[in-house]
Amino acid sequence: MSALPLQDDSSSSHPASSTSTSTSTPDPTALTASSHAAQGGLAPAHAARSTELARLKVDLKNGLRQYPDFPTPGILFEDIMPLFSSHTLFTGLVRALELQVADVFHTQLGVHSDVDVVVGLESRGFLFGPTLALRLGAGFVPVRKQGKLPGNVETETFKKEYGEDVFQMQIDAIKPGAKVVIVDDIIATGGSAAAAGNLVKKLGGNLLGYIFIMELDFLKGRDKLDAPVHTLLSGQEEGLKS
Ligand SMILES: O=P(O)(O)OC[C@H]1O[C@H](OP(=O)(O)OP(=O)(O)O)[C@H](O)[C@@H]1O
Ligand SMILES: Nc1ncnc2[nH]cnc12
Repeated sequence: MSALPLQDDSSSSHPASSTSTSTSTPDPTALTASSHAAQGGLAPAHAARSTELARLKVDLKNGLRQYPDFPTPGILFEDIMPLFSSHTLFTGLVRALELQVADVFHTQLGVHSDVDVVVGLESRGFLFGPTLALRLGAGFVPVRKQGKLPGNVETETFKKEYGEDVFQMQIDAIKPGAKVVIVDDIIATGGSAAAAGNLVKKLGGNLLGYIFIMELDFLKGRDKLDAPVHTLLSGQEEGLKS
């Protein structure tokens, strides 16, 4: 990412020019739209949803803030908290995720989605995972950091963009064969997400795929994951330059 105009508080917003992109791979919404168009036009409901999702993505991207050298030097930190402090943005985020899930997993929109469980990663996956689960008619199951969950647990140790960590899930949290979507705010190195995916599989879940708000493209975290990966917003194409 090119040098960012920094504000006094050392945070900055994403440049407006980068608000309309979504993933490092082609936007599945756009692909679906163009293939329908090739067949003579979009179904009206589908076209309306594509337009709604595209508008929401712009608003959400504009709502993010960036902090250089946080939490350690060399990291450009993507702050998602403004998406929650604004009722409009929070509503838009949940709607965008709901639209994205229906589009990429070819499920019905809303509570008839057929998704059984949304798995959210501690901590930031807890901010929107339960709300999304309610919208999808699914349950919510947390992946927690070590030592927080009682009873029998499965454990995975992993490396992430700034350090090492340990995740756990309760072994009876997911019924074998349950359709699972893993959600988190950001995929950076992919270490956290890969560990969560391994836990879901150890529990016998049917992992449909991952949904992230943002991807730090340059870290190629999605290469570590062996289930479909979808992100609402594109993120950093390169790391912070000193
Ligand atoms: O792709 P990775 O390199 O694994 O990094 C991504 C993870 O890092 C952040 O969580 P963090 O562990 O900082 O904890 P938090 O959610 O509690 O702030 C973020 O919320 C992701 O879970
Ligand atoms: N650059 C980053 N910004 C915000 N959260 C992160 N988690 C891992 N890397 C991150």
